[in-house]
Amino acid sequence: MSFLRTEALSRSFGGLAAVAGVDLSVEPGEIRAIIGPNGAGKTTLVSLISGRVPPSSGRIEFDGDDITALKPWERVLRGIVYTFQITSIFRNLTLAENVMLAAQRAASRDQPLWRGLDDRAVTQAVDAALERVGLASRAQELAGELAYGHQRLLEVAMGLALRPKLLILDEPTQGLSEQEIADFCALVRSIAMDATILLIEHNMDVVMALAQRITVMNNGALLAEGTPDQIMNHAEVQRAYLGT
Ligand SMILES: Nc1ncnc2c1ncn2[C@@H]1O[C@H](COP(=O)(O)OP(=O)(O)OP(=O)(O)O)[C@@H](O)[C@H]1O
Repeated sequence: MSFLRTEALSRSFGGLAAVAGVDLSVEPGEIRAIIGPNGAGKTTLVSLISGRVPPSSGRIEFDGDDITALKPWERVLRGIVYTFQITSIFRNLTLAENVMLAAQRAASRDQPLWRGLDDRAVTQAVDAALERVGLASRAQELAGELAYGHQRLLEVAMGLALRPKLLILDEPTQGLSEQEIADFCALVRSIAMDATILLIEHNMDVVMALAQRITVMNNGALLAEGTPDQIMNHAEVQRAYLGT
């Protein structure tokens, strides 16, 4: 049984089928990349999985349960964390305060993630999350002062504070330098030691370096799926996506 499974998952906006009949299966611990041209439906698909967008039809199973009807925050408590869910970075708060708030907002729903932790332990958990994304030394700076790419890393730290089982990263390397991208790849590998990762990414070097399997979307549907090698050599993918 798969860790995450969608069955005939669909979402239309008006007459447009943004996601159409998607059957996706992801195994625990996998790093799965989702690629495809602009408008292919990638963000809509992960928004359906996180609960941010309700489906028009279809079903989602996570960790053995049908979660199709669950609210986004109920999915967070089950361990599904989409970094865009917490995009609301507060620019006038410090990095540390942002991470703490992300955890508190999820926790305030009746099942505190950090119940039983004293202030010192919470501070340590916040520091650890910032440390993992390389922002620990800037914990006391205001989030608004970060460059765009670093704000994306702060979002990842906020996601890590929620203790994800499935972490959904939507174009996380946008705005990062080459060195920062290399560090980010190392971070994703370390996160994958105890979580499953869905990665929407346009940077093919990052996709090829990280993904064990790649799912290719086009026009709301799955066009292909396979290992990086299989996808690179897939004729239809080359036509639709790589433009060759
Ligand atoms: N809330 C919405 N209302 C109307 N149309 C939408 C909405 N969200 C997405 N769409 C449309 O659905 C289609 C798929 O969009 P989506 O953002 O999922 O694609 P994507 O593969 O993530 O694209 P990109 O790589 O550009 O982010 C697009 O045609 C988009 O315009």
